[in-house]
Amino acid sequence: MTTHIIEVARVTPATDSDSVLNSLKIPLTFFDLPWLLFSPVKRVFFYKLTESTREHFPSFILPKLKLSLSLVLRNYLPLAGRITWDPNEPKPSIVVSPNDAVSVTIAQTEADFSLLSGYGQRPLSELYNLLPELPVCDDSATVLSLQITLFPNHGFSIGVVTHHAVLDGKTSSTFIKAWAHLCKQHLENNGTSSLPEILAPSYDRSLINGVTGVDEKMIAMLRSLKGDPTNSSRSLTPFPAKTLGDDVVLATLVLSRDDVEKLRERAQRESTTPSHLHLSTFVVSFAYAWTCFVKARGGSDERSVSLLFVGDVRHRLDPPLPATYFGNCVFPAGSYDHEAAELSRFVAAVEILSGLVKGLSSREIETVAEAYAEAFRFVEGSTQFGTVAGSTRLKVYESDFGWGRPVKVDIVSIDQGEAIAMAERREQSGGVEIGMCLKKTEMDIVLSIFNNGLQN
Ligand SMILES: CC(C)(COP(=O)(O)OP(=O)(O)OC[C@H]1O[C@@H](n2cnc3c(N)ncnc32)[C@H](O)[C@@H]1OP(=O)(O)O)[C@@H](O)C(=O)NCCC(=O)NCCSC(=O)CC(=O)O
Repeated sequence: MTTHIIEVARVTPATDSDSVLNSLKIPLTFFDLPWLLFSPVKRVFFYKLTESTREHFPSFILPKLKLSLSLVLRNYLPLAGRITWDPNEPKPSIVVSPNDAVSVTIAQTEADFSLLSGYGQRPLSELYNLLPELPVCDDSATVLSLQITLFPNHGFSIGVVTHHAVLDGKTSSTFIKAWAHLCKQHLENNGTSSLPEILAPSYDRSLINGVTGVDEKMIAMLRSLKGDPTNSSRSLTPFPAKTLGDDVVLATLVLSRDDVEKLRERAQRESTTPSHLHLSTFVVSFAYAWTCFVKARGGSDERSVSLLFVGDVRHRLDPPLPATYFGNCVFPAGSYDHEAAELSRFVAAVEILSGLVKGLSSREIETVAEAYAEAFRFVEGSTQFGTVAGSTRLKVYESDFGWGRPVKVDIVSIDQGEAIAMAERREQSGGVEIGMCLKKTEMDIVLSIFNNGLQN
């Protein structure tokens, strides 16, 4: 279905009358660096709003969205900038110069709003029409691009594309909620442009900057992944993106609170060490979804399968970082090279994930480079390497710009790996939404195994 681009706007951060300069330079930390060459995170937020007509949208909705974006960028200034790597600096930085702006593509589409914002199988290519490019070249990488797309008389979507070396899931979701908060305030004529503490980012990097020697290891690891024998490249061009066929679909699978409870009971019944298990919603849901996926792929029982997730370690560090710390603060936790036969067993996956979550709090911050290096070592040899994008903690459905909560939020960039997207369930606390992106034939098999398995 055709999507027309109407305008590509540049939204600059609002300036206070007493500060004219909007410039900034923030070096990336060793938590940011592992993501430097990875393809961006792409999310689409869908808002249902029958008043979003061809007239009302440009005259009322869009100006409110742009104004509040400009206001929120004052607090989230790095998002208006780009990553660069000065030849005289040991590592890249986020640089913001006066007049830098966030690019906002405004588009209109006749695509089917209910289909695209639903839970069923949706063509990946149609979701891509709702997402802008994130320009990147050897010496400069844009941090954030947005696209606001009108579905006349149905609603609109906001496509958010972020550079993962600047924002992790917590920072990205807090930014959207902060933008939404200011937009809602303006709609309600509360004209305020100040953010509540939980939505205002903290840029204090003193704790992280005090750890030495890890940056160099991260940079060497990235260069070796890029096959740079001289260990000297400063290129910011990402690893090549996977090209996918027209037969790839994205679907959202749902576990209700009852389903999660049943999975918890099943894990307790089947485990020989039930009292040691960390049976959170995250653990049982990821274990269940991943084992369905491994079963659906079939093949040899001995083929190598791995899984990996990242934990937000803001509150796990000693001393902890503020929950609003801006940047990446995630630590990888993975278990690699298992036989497919083992990782098709729900209880085995639960036991592995449970151990990984429990171990996160005792991981030493200085070992983060080795943890990433170990994960990357197993990517090649694994026939399936399961990762998680998003989280059951980000509360993405709270992003209300004043016209109600989103009817749906999808992470589209899971198409680039065998990632599973996770979010809290929109309709009910305690459940979970799981996004998967696969060829239609394989998706049909996964859905059948997933749904049948819940009947037992
Ligand atoms: C490591 C984890 C995945 C493990 O999750 P778990 O749920 O198993 O473990 P946990 O210790 O956090 O929580 C266990 C139980 O404590 C309670 N609990 C703990 N923290 C809570 C919180 N903040 N809000 C509500 N409940 C909470 C819950 O009852 C939960 O069980 P119950 O859940 O059953 O009620 C998580 O702690 C975590 O760090 N999540 C964030 C990961 C993240 O940021 N990912 C984004 C990656 S970046 C990315 O992907 C890009 C992007 O998103 O843009």
